[in-house]
Amino acid sequence: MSDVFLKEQSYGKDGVRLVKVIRTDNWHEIVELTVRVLLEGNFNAAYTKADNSLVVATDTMKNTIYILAKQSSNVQRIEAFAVEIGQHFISTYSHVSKAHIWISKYKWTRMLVNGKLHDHSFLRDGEETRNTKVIVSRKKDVVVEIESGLKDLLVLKTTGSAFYGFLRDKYTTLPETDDRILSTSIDATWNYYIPNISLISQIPFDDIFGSIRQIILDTFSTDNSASVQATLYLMAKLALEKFQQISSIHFELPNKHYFAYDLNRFGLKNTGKDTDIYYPISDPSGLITATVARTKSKL
Ligand SMILES: O=c1[nH]c(=O)c2[nH]c(=O)[nH]c2[nH]1
Repeated sequence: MSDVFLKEQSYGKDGVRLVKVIRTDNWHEIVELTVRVLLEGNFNAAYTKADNSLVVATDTMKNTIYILAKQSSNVQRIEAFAVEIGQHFISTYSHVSKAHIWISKYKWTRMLVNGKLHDHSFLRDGEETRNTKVIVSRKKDVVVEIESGLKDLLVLKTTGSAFYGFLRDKYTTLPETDDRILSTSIDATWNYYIPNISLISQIPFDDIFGSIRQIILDTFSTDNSASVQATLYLMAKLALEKFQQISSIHFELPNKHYFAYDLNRFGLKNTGKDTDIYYPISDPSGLITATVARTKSKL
């Protein structure tokens, strides 16, 4: 008797790239997304008995995403669009118990031409993406979990960052500094508190995204940073205090090092207040992470 069993499974389509152009006369909007869908449910037989009879082809899932994009007025609000996709799979196939939907949205910023916003031309100003991960589950009722965030928001400031007072031992060589370049590529995700699925249409996902992004930028630039850790916590605290709709926020912040180049060897001063020539180090970087939540979490 074999003691091997299928512990868990999910499958779906990854990397579904989709563009929607929304036209109001000559004024066009563009939305570019990448979507991933994974389904969980009664698919065990496909793995253990080579029985495909309940398998929804991943090609069908891909077609479904394009069809829903055509019909939906929510493609720009990626959280709402992901919920629509998840609900479709749950309601169409009774053997699907859970749909996981990830959506990334790319930056297409409207061009400014002759001082005016152009009606149909856009530019990619940065690799930052806006992302969501939605899980729609069939329980007693349908339950929706939503996590949203941003990724690869690259920022740098040339002062207003220190790092001193850290533990020193025989392995420590890093000098203390009261003024350094601080740079990081911001990766933030937050969880929405959704007591009832009917409330989803009332959550202002776009405004919350925009405001949290602005809190992150404001805090990064204005905080007199004692460390990446302290600045991270401040960003998270301000976001949670402003939006009761979110129950926790997670950050991953690489500390992208910029070291003063040693020009003393050439008789040039490049230390302390005279530092102006740096060399950026691509690897290794520090990596500072944290999840900040409420003590009275409703989740
Ligand atoms: O903000 C920082 N946090 C650290 O934990 C750390 N460690 C280090 O070498 N430099 C820094 N900077």
